[in-house]
Amino acid sequence: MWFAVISTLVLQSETPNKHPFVFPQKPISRWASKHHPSPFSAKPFYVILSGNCISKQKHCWNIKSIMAYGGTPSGPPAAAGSSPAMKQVKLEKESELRIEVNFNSSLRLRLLNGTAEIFGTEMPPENWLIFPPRMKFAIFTWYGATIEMQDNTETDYVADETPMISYVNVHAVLEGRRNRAKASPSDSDASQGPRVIVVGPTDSGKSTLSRMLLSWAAKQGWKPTFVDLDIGQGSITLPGCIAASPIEMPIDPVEGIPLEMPLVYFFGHNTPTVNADLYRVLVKELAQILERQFAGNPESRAAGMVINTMGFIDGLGYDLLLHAIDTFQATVVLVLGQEKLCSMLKDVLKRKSNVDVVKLQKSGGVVSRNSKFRASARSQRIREYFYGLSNDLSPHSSIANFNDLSIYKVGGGPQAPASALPIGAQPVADPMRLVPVNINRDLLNLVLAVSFAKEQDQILSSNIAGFIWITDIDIPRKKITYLAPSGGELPSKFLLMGSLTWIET
Ligand SMILES: Nc1ncnc2c1ncn2[C@@H]1O[C@H](COP(=O)(O)OP(=O)(O)OP(=O)(O)O)[C@@H](O)[C@H]1O
Repeated sequence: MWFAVISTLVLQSETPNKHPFVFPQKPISRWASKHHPSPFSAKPFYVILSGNCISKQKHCWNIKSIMAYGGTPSGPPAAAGSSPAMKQVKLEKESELRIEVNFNSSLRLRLLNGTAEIFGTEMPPENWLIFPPRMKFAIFTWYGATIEMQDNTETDYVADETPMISYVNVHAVLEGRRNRAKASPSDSDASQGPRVIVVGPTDSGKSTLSRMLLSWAAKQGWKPTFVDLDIGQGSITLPGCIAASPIEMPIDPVEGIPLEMPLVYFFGHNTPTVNADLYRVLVKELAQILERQFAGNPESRAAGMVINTMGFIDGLGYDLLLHAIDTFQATVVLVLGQEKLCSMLKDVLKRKSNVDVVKLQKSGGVVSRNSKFRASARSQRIREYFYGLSNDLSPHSSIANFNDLSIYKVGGGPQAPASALPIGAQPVADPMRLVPVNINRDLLNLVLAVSFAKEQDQILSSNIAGFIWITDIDIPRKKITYLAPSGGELPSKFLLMGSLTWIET
């Protein structure tokens, strides 16, 4: 079903994915093979999952992902060298254990007794879970639990004041709306489930709340669509992109959003200020494709969507928020931890009777991440794309002639020569102009998006198939060397360039 849903998404976009260029290759390879297979050999996610699940319950984790960092389902992972001491932490009901994993080593823990969840996804009982270095998360329990864990975290503490009850109440309201939508005639407006947009400043817990709402909905059998408009970090794929993906299973806290073929548009920068017009155009394009997808799929229409946004909320950031609310026709705006933003949105949206603006408390557990941390998280995300979360993928290095590739960037250059403009008018850069890029050494280390476009005039409105990373430019021989997730010909010769770079460390 996953496969079917995602295929519909892709097929309804302008340029369908028919080429064996795996995007993103990560989940397919991790679960199916150590190498990058063609999409035709990829199994639908749920088939693989049910084969490895500890039970067939919707909420359980994929055992392979549990073992991604070397754990075993039945006992503590074998220690390499000296192993840190273990400790047990007892959690009272409605409390949470907040953890920041050590910067240099992973953390192993398990649920010894009781029940607990990580950002909306239930923990499997007794299985050892392995969390990568630097991960920040919380284990919350509604009824009480005991956690056994290594005593080597950067920080861990128990908090009994959390906003989880208000969050789960929001989920209950959304659940009611989904049920009403499902019961309504499929050609009526009432058949559209909630369209939730989560807004707030940086580090207010937007991504985390989005995950919880999605995981709780998936646990109850819905397949909501996750839309990520945050180009800063990239929850679905690389930073610099906006993307959407249906969510059928509660989200694995370590592996992240389960993906086969998300719908992804490349903006190319981690801040919208570089080209706000392009950002708006891509948001609109994504919304239109989803609209078509909902029209043909009553199930995902009733489940609705959860939209995560950027933490940029002033000036241009605020305009872009309003644009996203409008473009996706959001019906619920959840404002995290900002009184001012909430009252501004309430004021401006009061004329729309079908939009609820709800202020929610920011969790005290949300960790602030400075720009250095964010930059290194972006870099880590790119590494994961090519090599996998635990180095389990095998990207391919390929060489192409300069002539085989057409690289473009969007924006820049004069719109028209001054002589063609009215007297006194200044030539301005056209933000939507497609500019061919000359291949030279400046392209070294850039991450380029591979467009699905077949013709040049489709590039601006096309979603992307994946990414390549430029590792060498040989000017005398006119050859370009790049790393791609899979071997073979690229799905299109049209490549998009932004300011996304990566240096392998
Ligand atoms: N209750 C919690 N306990 C521990 N860590 C948490 C908790 N809630 C969120 N975090 C962590 O805090 C960090 C910031 O949270 P999150 O990414 O949800 O914020 P955001 O508002 O989406 O950030 P951005 O500024 O990127 O938009 C993340 O690493 C997340 O895992």
